[in-house]
Amino acid sequence: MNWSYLGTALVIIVVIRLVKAYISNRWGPVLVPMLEKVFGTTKWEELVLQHVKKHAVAGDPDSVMQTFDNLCTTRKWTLKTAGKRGEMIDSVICDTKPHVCLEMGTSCGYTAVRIGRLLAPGAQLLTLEPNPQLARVSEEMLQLAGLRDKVTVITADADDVIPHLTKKYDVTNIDIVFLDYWKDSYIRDLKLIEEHGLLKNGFVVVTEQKGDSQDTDHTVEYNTGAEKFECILKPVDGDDTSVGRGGGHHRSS
Ligand SMILES: C[S@@+](CC[C@H](N)C(=O)[O-])C[C@H]1O[C@@H](n2cnc3c(N)ncnc32)[C@H](O)[C@@H]1O
Repeated sequence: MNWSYLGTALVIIVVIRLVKAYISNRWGPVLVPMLEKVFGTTKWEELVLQHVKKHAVAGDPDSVMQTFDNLCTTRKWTLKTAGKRGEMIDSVICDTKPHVCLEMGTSCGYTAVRIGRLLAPGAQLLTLEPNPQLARVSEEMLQLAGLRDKVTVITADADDVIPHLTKKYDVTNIDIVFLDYWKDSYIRDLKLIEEHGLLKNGFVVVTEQKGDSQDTDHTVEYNTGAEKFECILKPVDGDDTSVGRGGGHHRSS
């Protein structure tokens, strides 16, 4: 056997692999969408999932979150629940030590992983997502993060599910409601939660997107519309995120 040929072949294989890994990590996020435009699309949620599956450490929620966040940063996709707002959500979960959380708006499951990783044994998060493709992706994301036993993805609109939370999901008291979907529905769905007696002494967390043109006065509407919630506004990145307590008196700071 000619050892110099074998050595050269091995070096070539290693170099090809390194170049491929470099291109896929460095340029993949830029090239893939361009190729999609030309040859047809892979949905963005599928890209996120495949990227996270490939690069995150299975069973490690922080690695899943970090990989997700890194991809969004590279692609310049907005992930409003990462960064300082994400830390604020973490602090609400850690301070409240919830037994039951309800998230409205799962998307690919970033916040579901974020909240799920902080839940104590026996605590649970129910997260609602009407888009079946996103719901499936978020389930896989949670599976990868090792959180399927703590987080249940429900494929439905919030207003369809809320009336059935007690009968179908055995929920009688929610400790934290996290609102991150279409703001026009917040007051309606919060009232529905109230009507069904599901938030006796719980917190409401709202991601504010005051930068969005039509939402400038949303916080005011939220405060006055749901008077029974104590509401504390926390400025995050020049935007406001609200944390409110059900059953208390309305307050703003
Ligand atoms: C801003 S994204 C959620 C992002 C997610 N919380 C995160 O940070 O990882 C909003 C999601 O709300 C979902 N949505 C829309 N209408 C809804 C409804 N009526 N009930 C629950 N979710 C809804 C959308 O399909 C979308 O995926």
